[in-house]
Amino acid sequence: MISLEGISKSFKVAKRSAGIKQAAKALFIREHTIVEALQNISFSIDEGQIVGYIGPNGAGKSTTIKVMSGILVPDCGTCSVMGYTPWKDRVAYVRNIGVVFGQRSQLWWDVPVIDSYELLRDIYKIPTVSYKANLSMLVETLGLNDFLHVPVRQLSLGQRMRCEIAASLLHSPQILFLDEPTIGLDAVSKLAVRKFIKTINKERGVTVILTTHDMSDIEALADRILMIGKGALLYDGTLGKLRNRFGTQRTITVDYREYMQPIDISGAARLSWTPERAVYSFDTEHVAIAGVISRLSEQVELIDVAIETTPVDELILQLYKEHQI
Ligand SMILES: Nc1ncnc2c1ncn2[C@@H]1O[C@H](COP(=O)(O)OP(=O)(O)OP(=O)(O)O)[C@@H](O)[C@H]1O
Repeated sequence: MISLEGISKSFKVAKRSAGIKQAAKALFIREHTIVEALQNISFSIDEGQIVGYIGPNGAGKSTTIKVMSGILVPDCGTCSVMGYTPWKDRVAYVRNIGVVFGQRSQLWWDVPVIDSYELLRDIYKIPTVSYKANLSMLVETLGLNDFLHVPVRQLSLGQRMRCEIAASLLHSPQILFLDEPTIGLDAVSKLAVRKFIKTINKERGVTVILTTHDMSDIEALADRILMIGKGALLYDGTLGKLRNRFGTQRTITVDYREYMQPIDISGAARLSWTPERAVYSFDTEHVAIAGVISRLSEQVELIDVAIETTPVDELILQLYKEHQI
């Protein structure tokens, strides 16, 4: 359904030096640097998948979404989405996709939400029957009833985000690109948005590509993870595969009677420390759990011990470290 082959995209950025003298010089001589936002990115995505597209800040996630949604033209490579080249057949193409940029609004700021929806209905030429059916489903499942008649600028972030997601789906797209859809949302709104994404994927077969820094989004939603770093694709697989790869990793949290010195345990990394609690991570292939506990109990009076498999955030961090990004 989606296929990218050798996509690269660079940006020419004007160099700006500090100081008035340098600013004056820059009026006459422009110096530039080239930012390689994407380098030779290739992947394909099947219909009906939910793919988590992750990577640290500046990795190239939004740039990829912009290429796939036809907003940006890459320097080289091919991209085919449902048989379209996104930046070439834009008008026909956008009828098939929905896009939400968490940091930017696609709704008209000063008018009530419902007026924006009516405008989108005209822009996409959505037939009345399907517009009405979609609107009532979206209002119901995203709980929009109370703010349909409120201007967008008066909505909270969570309310606006739900309205944005509804706006992106009014024309029944088969693919949904979500760029940080849960950014800044409280726990309740996050859960509502996640549940909704899952529902439209299961019930309508919508293919979802989701960028996020929230690993619990990934854990809750993604069938597959694509990880990008410094513009290059570094990991493609399931969360399960990632867990297996770091399957022998454990995190141990210990509570003890006040002890003023951090304790070092050979082979274990201390993740945090206070006089009453410390957290370590270690690999059971190299350090036995019993050894860690006995080393700690030699030094402190233990009150509680919790051992967990490594959380997703930590797994992802390990991948980032492995690739030095
Ligand atoms: N319009 C632009 N002009 C110049 N540089 C850009 C532009 N858009 C993106 N970049 C650069 O390209 C790189 C990738 O940016 P991109 O926004 O794709 O990253 P990202 O992975 O989405 O990051 P984040 O998680 O911070 O949103 C960055 O170095 C960024 O500064």
